[in-house]
Amino acid sequence: MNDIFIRTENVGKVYGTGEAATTALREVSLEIGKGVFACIVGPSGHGKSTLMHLLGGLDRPSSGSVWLGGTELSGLDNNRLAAVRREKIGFVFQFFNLLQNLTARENIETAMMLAGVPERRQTERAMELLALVGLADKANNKPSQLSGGQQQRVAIARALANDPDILLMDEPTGNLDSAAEAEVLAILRDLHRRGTTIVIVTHNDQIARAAEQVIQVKDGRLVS
Ligand SMILES: Nc1ncnc2c1ncn2[C@@H]1O[C@H](COP(=O)(O)OP(=O)(O)OP(=O)(O)O)[C@@H](O)[C@H]1O
Repeated sequence: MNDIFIRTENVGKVYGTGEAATTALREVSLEIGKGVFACIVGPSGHGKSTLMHLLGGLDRPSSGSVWLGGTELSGLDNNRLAAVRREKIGFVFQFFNLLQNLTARENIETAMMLAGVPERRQTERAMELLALVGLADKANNKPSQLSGGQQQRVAIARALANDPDILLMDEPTGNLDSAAEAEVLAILRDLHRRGTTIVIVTHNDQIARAAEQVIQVKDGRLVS
């Protein structure tokens, strides 16, 4: 058994109050080991993204606790929570969210600047990350000069800019065709081999089959 890296205990999330309240998660307790490739699956609207947001400290639970590498996130104020996100977590979303006026390399360097990577290291490290996702030759292309799959690979390289302990992804192939999906899956397998902890929300069967741990969410609860 791997060391536990992520742990939730009886996590619940309610959005809104009174008649408008929506319960998105109920009593979710789970553990994800260090270096594990895990995926979160389940029907649309049943709480997958909510769970990912709580694991990554993008939002706070209404009840229960989330631990990341021994730190209980709910015990942190907003500044410290932001520091955990900046230093320990890489995020990838469905719609890439690259800065359109910057090149692939500059997008990654910008993330490094925010993460406090020394300026003299940024370009070299950005090029290493672009090489890791197979795009060293596209470093000077802007997002509009890249395919969807290539843009998502840049987004993955950017998510690695802070050398994160964990990579959290929400439907990273949701906007890609099957060839681009395969490119992204190949990179995930490679990152997993290198020991990165990966948690990915996906509707994609191929990715779910590649994962070691499948977390199934239905009606806001874990299905065992
Ligand atoms: N910010 C919010 N405010 C109010 N309700 C929300 C908010 N975010 C999510 N919800 C509700 O919480 C429930 C779970 O949503 P969530 O996005 O976690 O589902 P999901 O399983 O990721 O869905 P999908 O597969 O469609 O992305 C849904 O009923 C949704 O409408």
